[in-house]
Amino acid sequence: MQDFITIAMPKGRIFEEAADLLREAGYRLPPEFEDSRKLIIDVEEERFRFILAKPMDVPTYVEHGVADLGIAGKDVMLEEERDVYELLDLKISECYLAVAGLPNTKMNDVAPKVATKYPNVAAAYFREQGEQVEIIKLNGSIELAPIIGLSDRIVDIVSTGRTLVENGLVEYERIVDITSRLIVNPVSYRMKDERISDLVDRLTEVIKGSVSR
Ligand SMILES: Nc1ncnc2c1ncn2[C@@H]1O[C@H](COP(=O)(O)OP(=O)(O)OP(=O)(O)O)[C@@H](O)[C@H]1O
Ligand SMILES: O=P(O)(O)OC[C@H]1O[C@H](OP(=O)(O)OP(=O)(O)O)[C@H](O)[C@@H]1O
Repeated sequence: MQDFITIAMPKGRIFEEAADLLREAGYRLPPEFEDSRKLIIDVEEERFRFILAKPMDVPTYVEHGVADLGIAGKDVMLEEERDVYELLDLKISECYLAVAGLPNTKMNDVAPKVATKYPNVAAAYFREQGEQVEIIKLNGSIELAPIIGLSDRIVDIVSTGRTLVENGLVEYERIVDITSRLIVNPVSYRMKDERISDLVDRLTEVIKGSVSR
């Protein structure tokens, strides 16, 4: 396994787009790659080991060096603040983080509540705005919170905007644009420099091509 590169891949919606990108960059991944339930997939031919992780955990595997590389949303990078380098904006899984809530409502004057899966990002954002809020951490279905009176606002991902619309919510502020990033463990970056540079060069070409198309 010595000369293998270990890549932490996020299970879920980024996975397929990331696999497509790697294939377009010329890497041969087996056809069953996307269908497997395995959490570790070795691709001998490319000397890659893939580990399939929860999206929010990808930077943790990379920081600890059990994965050399990883693919993570910028949202996850901002929330987790791990000690890893960001090598490349892969320009996939585009979305943004926004503040949303019920229409025509003000935040409660006393201890306004904000529900989110991103407590650190949300706290930093409201601190910068000079607003004191109570953060309520949820793990999904964030849009429920203002509807059932758990919070005044939410901080969550918006992509098409469909989830907000279908739940009668409106966007109040856009916080930051999000795409997925290629990240690397600092030690791996030094030790496996040549293979990582090659991967970055190949992906850069594909991304350039798809942006100009
Ligand atoms: N609706 C969306 N459209 C596009 N990209 C999104 C959307 N929601 C999330 N993303 C991006 O995809 C990443 C992974 O999202 P995904 O929904 O697969 O995982 P998750 O919700 O964090 O995981 P899980 O639901 O398994 O806890 C996010 O970190 C973000 O960068
Ligand atoms: O703007 P849209 O295109 O509607 O996408 C936004 C929705 O997608 C994500 O949810 P996800 O599907 O990951 O579900 P969960 O976080 O509630 O589990 C996000 O948390 C929003 O709810």
